[in-house]
Amino acid sequence: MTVGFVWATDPETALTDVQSRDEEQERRYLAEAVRLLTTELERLNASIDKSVSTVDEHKRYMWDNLRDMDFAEKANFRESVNLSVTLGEHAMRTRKRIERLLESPYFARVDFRRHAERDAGAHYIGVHSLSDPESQEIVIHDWRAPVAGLYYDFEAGEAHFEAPEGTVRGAITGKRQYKISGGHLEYMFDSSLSIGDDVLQRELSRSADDKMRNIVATIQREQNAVIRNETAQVLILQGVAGSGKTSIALHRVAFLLYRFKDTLSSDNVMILSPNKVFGDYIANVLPELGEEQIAEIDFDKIAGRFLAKVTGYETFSEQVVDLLDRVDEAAAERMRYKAMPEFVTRLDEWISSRTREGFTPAEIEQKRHRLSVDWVADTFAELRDLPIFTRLDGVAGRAVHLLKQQVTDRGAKWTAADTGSVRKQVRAMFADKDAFALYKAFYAAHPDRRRLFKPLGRKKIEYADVFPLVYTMIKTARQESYRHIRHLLVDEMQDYAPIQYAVVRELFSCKMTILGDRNQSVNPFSSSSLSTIRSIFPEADCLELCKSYRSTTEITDFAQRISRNDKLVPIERHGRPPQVIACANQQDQEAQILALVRQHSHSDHRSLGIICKTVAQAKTLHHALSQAGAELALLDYDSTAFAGGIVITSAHIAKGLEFDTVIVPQVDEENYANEMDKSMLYIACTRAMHELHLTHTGPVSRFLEFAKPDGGLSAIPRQPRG
Ligand SMILES: Nc1ncnc2c1ncn2[C@@H]1O[C@H](COP(=O)(O)OP(=O)(O)OP(=O)(O)O)[C@@H](O)[C@H]1O
Repeated sequence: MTVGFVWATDPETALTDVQSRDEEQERRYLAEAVRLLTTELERLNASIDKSVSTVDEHKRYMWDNLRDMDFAEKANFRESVNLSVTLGEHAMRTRKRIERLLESPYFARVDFRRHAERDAGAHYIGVHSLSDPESQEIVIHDWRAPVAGLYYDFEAGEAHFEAPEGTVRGAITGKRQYKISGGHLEYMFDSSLSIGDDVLQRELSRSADDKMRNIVATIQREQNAVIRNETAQVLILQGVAGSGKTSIALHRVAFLLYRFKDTLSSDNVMILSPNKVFGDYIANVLPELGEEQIAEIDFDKIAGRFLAKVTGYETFSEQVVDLLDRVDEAAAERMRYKAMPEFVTRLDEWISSRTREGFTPAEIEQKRHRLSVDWVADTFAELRDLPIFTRLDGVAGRAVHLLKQQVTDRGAKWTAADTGSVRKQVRAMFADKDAFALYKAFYAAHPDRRRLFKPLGRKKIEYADVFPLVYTMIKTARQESYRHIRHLLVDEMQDYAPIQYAVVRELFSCKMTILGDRNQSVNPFSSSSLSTIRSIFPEADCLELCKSYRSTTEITDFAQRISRNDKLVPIERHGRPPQVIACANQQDQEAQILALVRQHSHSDHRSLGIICKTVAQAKTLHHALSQAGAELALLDYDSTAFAGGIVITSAHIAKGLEFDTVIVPQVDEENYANEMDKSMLYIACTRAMHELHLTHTGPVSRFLEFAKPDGGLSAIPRQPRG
């Protein structure tokens, strides 16, 4: 609970003497912090100017004297230019941090009295740290510093934190939160309990941005436990929609980069993200926290790396589009089969047995020189630790070496064609010519499996076969892995089948943070439950976030009635109840949507998402609304950036994003009829922060029965048009 007064912005309220003194002290502290920051900024500016002029002078000198300089002199000069550039870059990075601190030097303070000490010390907490260069005292603590953990983890009273020298115990005597903008103190609160609801409420009621923002000032205790978990090799985070999973995962990266700065850099961290739009949306969080952006990868990219030269393949989004269009029972069976955890075991067993039994040694002969069957068998046995195709190449390599020697000893020539021929002979000793053939044989060899492999035309495989084939390639030939990656974030874990995790495990032998929400799966046939993912990572720590922060209580309640999760706890923040608007026909529906768009343009809200079930529906509606004069951006599978303002897209693409207002068109019975449609509807509705509107022409979807006038929600008035 917040003690509750806004000192800095409420001139009407008379302050007590203590409050006035306190406020005066706070203003002085802020003024001193700003003075130190300004001095530091000036010093950095001077240092950057100096680096630039040093580089210029060196370059000019080198240019003028190039002819007279010897090699060593040139190398010396280049080295000193590089050094000046590095120093300059470092100063520029630091300058960015200082500029950020000048805007808002800190957001909180925690007063902590160590046991055996009489007085409490005030610790100010900001996005970065700042020390007084003269006294060496810490003026602002980085939010990731051990002492800052007190602010997130404890209420007033007994508390402790882990310092390098061991556990420090004591008592928190006060906690205060600040809002400082442009170096000016806007308001401050004293909060005796966890992080004050008032500040959180203010943060949550703000308008959505076109970029995800940092939440350092209001991280909640259960979220902090995820961020500061240092020990988990694999951390699985299951969280309801809007619980902050993605935000928390990014703050966790920032924390780990700070905590392990000597051994971990942003180059060692990667995010496996669902799509490029999402990547663009989250791109600002780490730079806002003073860290470099991390590299991104998605499963389509991994598939491309392996399959580009092997076969065409269906992408994940193509599969989703196809499934939304129609569900073919045979295709569903193929997907289900390949999404079972046991499928990985069966494929593994197949690869091992084929490796054991598929090789028949034979004599190698080239230019009338021979290597015996026994030599081949022995060499093959010797190389048993290698994956099969690398092993065959190993046998061929040794054979080429020996035969070439014999041939050239006799004065004859050994050509590239000879090498090719030997390789071909060795490859022919194995039952399958490559990984693709070996994978296809997995089905062909068993009558009851045959129907489970069905290519999409001559040179294209189904999405369900993409990662089984990639896995087969990894297990049968040595591959480059992402060895430099030391921490991998996996978002939307529910959308990946066990075979994809098997691929991830092979490619990334590093720590992982895996996050997702079972209710937001976009493929009912091959999504993974938490227990499946746990069985793949038995060593994982599993944490759960149940509080939903994004949407008003009304919107969360509404979404809960579409897809219930009993563990979900909505945040207490109120707004307009969602409305389901019945329209006479398609034309009327478009007119209603246009009216809502107009209403939005005149409101305080910034972003509006019109979220259709499919991209095709989004395109058609985009065309109709644009013709009617609305200005909106279409986000489809080719989009790479998230534009703010008014956006029209599909539920699949909108995953992970959020909007002030959401309109979900065509919530008819016909359009939202099966389990997959239900997921899409749930995803679409949970993107809304402040307002949610749904429109339909025919009978309303069965998933919205509750919203009918007699279904529990009160009758919903139609929007006035215009
Ligand atoms: N502690 C917090 N303080 C302020 N805002 C928060 C906090 N936790 C979450 N939020 C806000 O809640 C919203 C949802 O966060 P985020 O997108 O990270 O959740 P998510 O669990 O990944 O959502 P989803 O799975 O539905 O896409 C964001 O606007 C985020 O800023």
